[in-house]
Amino acid sequence: MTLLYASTFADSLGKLTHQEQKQAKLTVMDLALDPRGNGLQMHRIDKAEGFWSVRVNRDLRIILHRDGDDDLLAYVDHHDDAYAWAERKRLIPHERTGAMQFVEVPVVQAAEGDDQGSSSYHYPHVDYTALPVAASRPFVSLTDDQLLDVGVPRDWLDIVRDTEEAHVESLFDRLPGEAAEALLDFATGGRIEDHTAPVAPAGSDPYLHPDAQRRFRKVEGLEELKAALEAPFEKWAIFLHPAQRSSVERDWSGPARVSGSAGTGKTIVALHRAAHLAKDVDAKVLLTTFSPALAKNLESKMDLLLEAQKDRRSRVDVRAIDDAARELFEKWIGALRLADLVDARQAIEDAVSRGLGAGHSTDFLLEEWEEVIDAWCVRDVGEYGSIPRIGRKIRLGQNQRESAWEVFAFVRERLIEKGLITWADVYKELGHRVAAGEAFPYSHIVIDEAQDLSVAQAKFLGKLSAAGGNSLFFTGDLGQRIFHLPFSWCRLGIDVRGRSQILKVCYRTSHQIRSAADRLLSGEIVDQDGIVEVRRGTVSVFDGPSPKLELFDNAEDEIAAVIEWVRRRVEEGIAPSEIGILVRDVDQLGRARRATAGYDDVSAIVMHDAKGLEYRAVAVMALDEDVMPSARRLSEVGDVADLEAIHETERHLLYVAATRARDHLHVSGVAPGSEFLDDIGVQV
Ligand SMILES: Nc1ncnc2c1ncn2[C@@H]1O[C@H](COP(=O)(O)OP(=O)(O)OP(=O)(O)O)[C@@H](O)[C@H]1O
Repeated sequence: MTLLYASTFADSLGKLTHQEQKQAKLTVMDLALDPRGNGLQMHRIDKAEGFWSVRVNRDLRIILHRDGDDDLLAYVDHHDDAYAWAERKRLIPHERTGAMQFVEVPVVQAAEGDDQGSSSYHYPHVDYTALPVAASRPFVSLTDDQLLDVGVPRDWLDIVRDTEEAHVESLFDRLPGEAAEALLDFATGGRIEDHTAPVAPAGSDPYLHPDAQRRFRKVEGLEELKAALEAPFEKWAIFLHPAQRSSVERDWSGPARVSGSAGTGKTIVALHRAAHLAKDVDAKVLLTTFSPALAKNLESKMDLLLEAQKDRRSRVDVRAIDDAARELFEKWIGALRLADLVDARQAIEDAVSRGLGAGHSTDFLLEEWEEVIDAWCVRDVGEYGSIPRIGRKIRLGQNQRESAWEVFAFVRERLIEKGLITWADVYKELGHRVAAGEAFPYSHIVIDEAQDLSVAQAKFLGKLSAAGGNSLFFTGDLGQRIFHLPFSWCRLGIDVRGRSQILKVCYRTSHQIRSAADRLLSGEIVDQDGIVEVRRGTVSVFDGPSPKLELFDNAEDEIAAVIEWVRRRVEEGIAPSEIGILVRDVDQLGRARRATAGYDDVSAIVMHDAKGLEYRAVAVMALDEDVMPSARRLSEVGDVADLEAIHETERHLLYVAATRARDHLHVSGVAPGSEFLDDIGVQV
């Protein structure tokens, strides 16, 4: 007997009260222990082939689909709703792709007086012959073959073609995910051919088709079943999109990178990849990212994902990359005394006061130190001339370089005198140790938010990439790079060319918010190694209200409006903890805090701290003219630095902020507002 678990079961379980969930889970466990259900009350449902109802209590029923040795947990609900759900479904492999699907029996609105309409919804009935132009039916031109290729069930071919633009959303809810995503992309300008589903070989198990695996999962053992039942809201832990699964399970021939717009599940892929690698009992996996806060987030998700597999969990360490480096340094080399930017600034100011570095401002020298000299561990002026100054495009002449170098040489000596070492030096030392054959504790490293790796971190990882195979796996989005200037990974030994994949289904953010935010970035971003990340063709799996932009005469009026917006969201039933107010800088935090409408649980945070977070409703406020791009950042750049790079990272930052929102996005500032407001696709 094989027990299978459907995403529809997870969804319906998540909608029950806590008490009802407890009862339903007990019944599921009874069923798993007694698959024939001898001790349970089970009935075949007459009007639904293959479906059975299993009694949980007087009112609740689990819907099970039984086919030979396969028992599928399909749905759970109150008696009548559970039966109605089953009566509208058929479970069959798709005739072309071979993927197992729940096919909803289409219901056309009954004529008046006709008594067929027992279901709780009606597919809108439209007299299509009366419609003036084909354009009002976005799919009218698609052939049977085109629709079947993307997984549309045969029963739905005509309905899809006949659907009017105004009704496409209700259509998507009723089709299998792969078909809905293909049609949504097509309706918004994409190509249907890009979504052709793989065809399963004849005779193969329809549950093992990649598209079936996003909705059905064979449960291997009671522990796994318990874990799935414990987290019905965490569907990501069980059901992966085929594109996610293929990058997770693939045997890569070298460093690989998965990218995709915000909310496409890159972090979920990183988690599953680490868990996948840890299946090998000899593996030791480091799952890492650039900040401790993000690492904490990864750690709690990893605990949840491998809750039922303690052994596997013990083979995954989750740490911020600097914390992992510190551990290694202390183990291999000794106590770590770090220099920070304040030490560097003091040394630079000291050097300048001694007359070194003529012709350069302190701000320029500090940035040059941080982004070029220290980042690349430049040791002499000759090497300085050979370092790519991407993002700092103005060329320095030989004399300028030599005069700047006087300062950097001074800084290095000063740090050595004080017994301090920079992070870049830490990674360099670790790299030397690895090259010299020191036993590295990890067989695999999985890096999330890889777009924000520093040069030194990437260089160190480059040394590890010599191990080849599956040793390095990256997830990230170039459009969200907010901390560092761009650089070539290849040059540092990380060559992901030919091993990069792009995720195109956004799970976090509504279609309306994602498409508005996407307008901040270009449709294609090319990295320094020529790898193109295409954002076009990304689809969100749900719709929501359009985001709103408001500009005010003064900050007080804006605060009042955001307070009102927060109140309305709470009235609509959104918990205050699911609302975030995001601002560019600490300088605007006071405005954000006042706008929380007195709810302690509404988060008021700066955009940089929002990375990795998500809320149902987000207000991005205080987007005044001099706030974004940050006037302070612009004024601090040295006179020869390139402003373009700053504009780019500021744009990325606004993109990160806007894409933390799931359902509601409100964007505001004091008029005339940030120049980026012209680009974000939000209606005033
Ligand atoms: N296969 C899936 N099924 C259900 N939900 C998913 C799936 N994959 C991701 N999600 C959900 O989508 C949301 C975004 O996922 P995740 O944080 O991994 O995206 P991301 O691409 O890393 O985003 P960002 O670039 O903004 O960091 C999360 O709520 C996650 O649980």
